[in-house]
Amino acid sequence: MTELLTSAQMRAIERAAIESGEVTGLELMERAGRGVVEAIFEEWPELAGTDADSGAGGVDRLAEEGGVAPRPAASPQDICEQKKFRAVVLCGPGNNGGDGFVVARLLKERGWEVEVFLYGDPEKLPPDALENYERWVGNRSIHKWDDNLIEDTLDECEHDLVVDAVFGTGLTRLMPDDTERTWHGFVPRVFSWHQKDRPKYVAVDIPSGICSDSGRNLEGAFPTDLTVSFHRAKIGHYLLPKGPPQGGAVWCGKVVVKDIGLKASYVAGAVRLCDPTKSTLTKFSDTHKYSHGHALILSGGPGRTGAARMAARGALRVGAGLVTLAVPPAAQAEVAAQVTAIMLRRVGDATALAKVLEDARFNAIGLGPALGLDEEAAALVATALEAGRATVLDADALTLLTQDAALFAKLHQNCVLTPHAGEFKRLFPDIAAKLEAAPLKGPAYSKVDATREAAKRAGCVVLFKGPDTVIAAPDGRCSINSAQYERAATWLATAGSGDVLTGFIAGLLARGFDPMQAAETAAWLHVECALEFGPGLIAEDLPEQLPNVLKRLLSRP
Ligand SMILES: NC(=O)C1=CN([C@@H]2O[C@H](COP(=O)(O)OP(=O)(O)OC[C@H]3O[C@@H](n4cnc5c(N)ncnc54)[C@H](OP(=O)(O)O)[C@@H]3O)[C@@H](O)[C@H]2O)[C@@H](O)CC1
Ligand SMILES: [K+]
Repeated sequence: MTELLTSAQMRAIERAAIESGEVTGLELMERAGRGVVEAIFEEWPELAGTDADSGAGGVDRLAEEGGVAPRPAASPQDICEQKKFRAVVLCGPGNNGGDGFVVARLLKERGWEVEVFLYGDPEKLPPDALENYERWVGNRSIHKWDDNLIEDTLDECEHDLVVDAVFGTGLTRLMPDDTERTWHGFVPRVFSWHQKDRPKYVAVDIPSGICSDSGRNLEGAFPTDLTVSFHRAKIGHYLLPKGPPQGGAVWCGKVVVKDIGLKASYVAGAVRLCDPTKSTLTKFSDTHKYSHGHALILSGGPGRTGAARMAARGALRVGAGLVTLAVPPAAQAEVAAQVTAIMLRRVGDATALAKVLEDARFNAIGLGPALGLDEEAAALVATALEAGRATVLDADALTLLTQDAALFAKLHQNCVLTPHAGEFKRLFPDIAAKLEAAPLKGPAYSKVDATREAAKRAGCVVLFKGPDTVIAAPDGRCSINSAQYERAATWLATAGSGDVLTGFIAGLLARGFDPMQAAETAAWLHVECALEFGPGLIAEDLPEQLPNVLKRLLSRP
């Protein structure tokens, strides 16, 4: 799994590398700037135009054709008259701004016309940023931050690129008012996604205004087309701030991580991006080492059995050896008519469930989908928890936990809770309130913080759903299963999709996966199945994608 870092972890890695003497801060900054330029040309090869390679941009060609003769830029208006690649680079008061000066210089060296705006005092720039500022101003102009001039420049010229190097991992407070006004001025332009010839927006490290630890918007961020980060992606690239930008876009557009030569060393306590490891996947093909187990899925009463049937199908497809549906007697005929490979047991009440669970071969339980919210359902949840088996609780089971503190207290370390945002809020109202409060400073309280806190309180794994699903264990292990960027699968938000996820987790628990690993692997496979099917997906389709998904994964080198 890929590590996602916080700003403090990234700073520590950078500091260690510099202190060991293997690299200087200035070298890292140069590599960062170079990485941004590389990523821009990889993303939009048309911007790397061959004319620009000569260092002359498109201007010499135009001069030959009787066009405008090349001349040094004096003002935005002058620049507008020349036909060549144009960029505006917005630099901030820290090292993110330093990266911006490097980008500006490298583009200029390729023949681009580049206008640089600096937010802050040059004298207060940190040393490496100051060095790059001086290299830039040596023979080129720089503008002091001025909202009106920036807006005029963008309005009057046809720019190819806007580089946002104002704030990176060092954003510690809300965006200042004087940058915010300009930012908000950009937003309507950025939202015109289909506007012809709109400049490309590129964020250095992270869009300014987004907190790199939480993904939360410290006011004023605008969505970019491409975000270029360094060494490792940051948590903030993968957590969705409240109120995503218009059109379902994500703030970072696309995230590219450039290697800047820092050693890849394990960071204790780092959040990871879900992607099953080879050893996890081996468990799917190893038929000897791991028992395939027997999952018990509890069904609701007549007319409410579909959710459990889908969960059971998911458990079976993900590889539980056996799956049994525990069905209230009144729903038995309904269920029997619709399942084949799945077995049935009549379970009329909690006493009957306790009796079934005397059989130790039932090693995993899934319950909650359409279970009901009455006393009988609560008694079933209590009995299931008292059995101490690996248990996944979803939907109605989560609501029942919110209504009864004694029931909540029965949760144990082999449980997995799978709340969506509404259920999370009911289960952990105080934690949800912290997450919903408008952030006033960075690093802001994040969905990662909230899920870790919830897991600690519940004493079990919590999987907090969303396109940025966060999974945490009470010991602090934490991962994000992203359904964004190249894994965006908006069609996964379909009725019954959560029931299938419950089944996947129950099936993996039956196979002997530990609760954290079961939750991570199931969430990841769930998105893979949605991607495999594509738009038009209904929940029943999800388990049927698993054979193809697993075949593809197991043949991965
Ligand atoms: N780590 C690495 O390995 C590498 C890091 N690199 C680059 O460095 C970046 C991190 O640089 P950074 O630490 O200097 O922070 P950055 O984001 O530039 O901002 C700090 C400045 O902003 C100020 N400030 C903050 N909030 C503010 C607000 N709301 N309103 C106004 N001001 C505010 C803050 O002021 P202060 O809080 O100190 O008063 C300080 O002056 C990182 O994102 C990456 O691009 C690469 O070069 C290569 C290797
Ligand atoms: K930035």
